[in-house]
Amino acid sequence: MIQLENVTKTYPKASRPSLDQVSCGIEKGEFVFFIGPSGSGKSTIIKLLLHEVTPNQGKVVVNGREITSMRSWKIPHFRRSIGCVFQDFRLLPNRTAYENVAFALEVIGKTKAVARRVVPEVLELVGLGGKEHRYPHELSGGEQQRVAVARAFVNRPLILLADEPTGNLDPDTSIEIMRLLDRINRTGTTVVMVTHDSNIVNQMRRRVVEIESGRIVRDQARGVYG
Ligand SMILES: Nc1ncnc2c1ncn2[C@@H]1O[C@H](COP(=O)(O)OP(=O)(O)OP(=O)(O)O)[C@@H](O)[C@H]1O
Repeated sequence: MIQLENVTKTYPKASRPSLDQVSCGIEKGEFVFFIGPSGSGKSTIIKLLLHEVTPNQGKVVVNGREITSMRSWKIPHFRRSIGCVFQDFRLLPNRTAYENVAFALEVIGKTKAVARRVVPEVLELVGLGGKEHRYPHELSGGEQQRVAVARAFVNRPLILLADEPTGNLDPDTSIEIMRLLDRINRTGTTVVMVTHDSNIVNQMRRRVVEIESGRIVRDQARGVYG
């Protein structure tokens, strides 16, 4: 599903690579945590998988496609197969929960009739039934992240990327968000999550890939934070 082969990424003006000859394969349906100190290169991996940055060397394969050489006009279509969740939720502030989720369908050309059927279903799934018409500022942080998860999942992506999705949430709310990601993973969606949250990693016992200074230093099935 995802393959990094000898990937090196050095940002312009940087004195050393942010990722240094990284190789890692992720199978369909896996749940993988990327952990490591601040600045070790975790978010750069997410950016590579989204084709937001390109590597200086190596290959990045996502959904069976080598994306490093992908033409720029193909990138928006490629990204539709990937759902994303971030620490800061990134909701549209002047749109309701319903509209935020429906927007993800609109941009891929789905009709309003489809949205009327699918959006309430997915909001129910994330536990927000009855709060469809609230604006982000009328929702708690955990609820806003649920909207973001619903938006990421509404197109049933093959891959869900989550960059510190619990970074702004308290421990109990974080566990609720993890339950959701776990449910999504159990539908067959591959989940790749960057986190600093040791409790979550230790509770979930999924594959753990640890990065230090741009290199993989540990890759452990049913791992712990360490
Ligand atoms: N656009 C950029 N230009 C130059 N250097 C960058 C850029 N983005 C990231 N870096 C550098 O690359 C390294 C890895 O950054 P990255 O954001 O991948 O780390 P991270 O492990 O996600 O960190 P954190 O846990 O703090 O979010 C850091 O040294 C950072 O300063």
